[in-house]
Amino acid sequence: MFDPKHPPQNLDDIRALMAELPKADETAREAVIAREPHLTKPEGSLGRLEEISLWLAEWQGNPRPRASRPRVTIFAGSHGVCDQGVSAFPASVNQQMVENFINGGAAINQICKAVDAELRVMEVALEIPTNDFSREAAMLDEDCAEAMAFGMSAVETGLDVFVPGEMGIGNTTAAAAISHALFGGTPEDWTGRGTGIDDSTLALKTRVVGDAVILHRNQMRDGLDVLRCVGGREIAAMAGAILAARLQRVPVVLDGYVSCAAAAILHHIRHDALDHCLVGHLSSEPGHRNLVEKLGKKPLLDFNMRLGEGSGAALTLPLLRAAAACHNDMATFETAHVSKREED
Ligand SMILES: O=C(O)c1ccc[n+]([C@@H]2O[C@H](COP(=O)([O-])O)[C@@H](O)[C@H]2O)c1
Ligand SMILES: Cc1cc2nc[nH]c2cc1C
Repeated sequence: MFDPKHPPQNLDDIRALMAELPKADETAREAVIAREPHLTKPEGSLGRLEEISLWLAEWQGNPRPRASRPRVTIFAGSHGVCDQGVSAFPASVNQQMVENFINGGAAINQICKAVDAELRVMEVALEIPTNDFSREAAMLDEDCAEAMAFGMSAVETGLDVFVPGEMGIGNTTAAAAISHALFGGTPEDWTGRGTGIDDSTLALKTRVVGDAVILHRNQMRDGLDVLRCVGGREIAAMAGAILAARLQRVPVVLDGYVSCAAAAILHHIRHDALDHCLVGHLSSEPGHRNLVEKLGKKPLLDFNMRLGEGSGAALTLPLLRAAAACHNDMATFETAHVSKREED
């Protein structure tokens, strides 16, 4: 059993937690399926809104789905692999953007205000970059577990929805290395321009991703080894938060490439580990399309965004609210005296 007072100390503790994941609540699921045909609309006419209300209800364990208390948490971390020159921006932007989040000046601040979501920022040892994974493992086992445990503390029972967001210059290199290590293919399949690198930097970044996966291949036996070797602390924190959400029955909306790479770690260990997650949007970082396909997910929005910060996922929160409101509050054919369809 997960006890927030006794956080995991090492990656084997996380492996043990993953052996006992709660399943969707059958009673809530059946109640939603039973109510849906009575609502004053042709069956199926609300399309994916119907999937969303069912998904919220079955993970919340409540026949009346809710999305009124969503939380977005941005995890910020620093990456040693930036020493290889893989990003268009300097690593100093991490701390500057954290201040911007706190002062309310970033895109995610405006989106959270617009969609009425709580926003939190958590620095994951931001002042200490991880090791450069082109040379050695990014983290030690206990460091990686500590970052995951920190991420787990971001989620508590009773939240309606959780959105893990991130800020970490260099983290699309980590996301590409994680994806390549987990799903194979070529480094080119997974490496993109991130914040906007030029052609020669893209060639270098692709080489860094390919070489890192070769360097660590004998150490990477499961997803958590991949996270430790080529991940980063904010990615570990997101993976921890996604796991904690599952253990506490909080539905999760995933964001772009980096958020989905964190989720992919869990998926690789158990294919059902992301059943409580939706993918909010399709990032324009090209590897994201491959990744969501491997996760068996269909993003809700395709808005050509590649910001991170949880921004694409946060934009979907009004859709979740609309789905819950329709399911909970629509009149039924019986109460509204609307005629049902003719019998076939
Ligand atoms: O989420 C995405 O799909 C995404 C795609 C490209 C860039 N980002 C953001 O940009 C930063 C990483 O880009 P880079 O080029 O420094 O690896 C990091 O702070 C991410 O939040 C995020
Ligand atoms: C300015 C800036 C803002 C970001 N937000 C998420 N990643 C980012 C990367 C940069 C460079």
